[in-house]
Amino acid sequence: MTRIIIVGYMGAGKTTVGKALAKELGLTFYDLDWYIEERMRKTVPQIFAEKGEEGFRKIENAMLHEVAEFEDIVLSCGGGTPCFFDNMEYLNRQGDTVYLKATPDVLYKHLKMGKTERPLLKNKTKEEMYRFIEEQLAQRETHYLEAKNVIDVSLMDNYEKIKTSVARLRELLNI
Ligand SMILES: Nc1ncnc2c1ncn2[C@@H]1O[C@H](COP(=O)(O)OP(=O)(O)O)[C@@H](O)[C@H]1O
Ligand SMILES: O=C(O)C1=C[C@@H](OP(=O)(O)O)[C@@H](O)[C@H](O)C1
Ligand SMILES: [Mg+2]
Repeated sequence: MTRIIIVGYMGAGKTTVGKALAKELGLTFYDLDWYIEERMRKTVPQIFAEKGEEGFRKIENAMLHEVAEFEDIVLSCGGGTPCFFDNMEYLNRQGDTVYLKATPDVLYKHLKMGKTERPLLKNKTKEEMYRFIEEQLAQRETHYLEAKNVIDVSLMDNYEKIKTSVARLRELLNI
């Protein structure tokens, strides 16, 4: 039974790389945010707006316990998932956890070009966004570093970075 679980900060590429990895390995892909949206019939920004971050984290925790029981999957978490309740400890019990690590510069670059709306970054100027990423990453990283494996995607060449990330993941997990 294979269960690969990807964690890391917003913009690290968890959704993008997780999906590509699942495809290559013939595993079912789950993105926790997408799963939440499907189950709740609401978008993540809608849940934040209606229930606040605290409400979102409770829902996220409950949905995580559903999805992380499925077998032969790649699961990409949300950036905050490992930082609330005992989620990271639970994920380490459930499968092969990988921290997709990236520098604030790379995260900022990815987040700037991405189309997904992220409630935590809403209404921020470029400077405020960069500073927020730097500060929150520093606070959150202790949780991410509890993952069993770490891949630094910042060190990779720009050329076909997603493919390279998938190849490195396979090498690391020996799969
Ligand atoms: N390894 C990568 N190389 C190039 N672009 C990437 C890479 N990973 C992510 N991106 C881009 O960065 C943005 C955010 O990626 P996403 O997978 O949504 O991150 P996360 O799920 O970690 O928040 C997307 O536009 C994606 O295309
Ligand atoms: O870092 C966070 O707290 C969040 C990250 C998002 O997922 P991504 O990391 O996939 O953007 C999503 O779960 C929500 O907007 C909150
Ligand atoms: Mg994502």
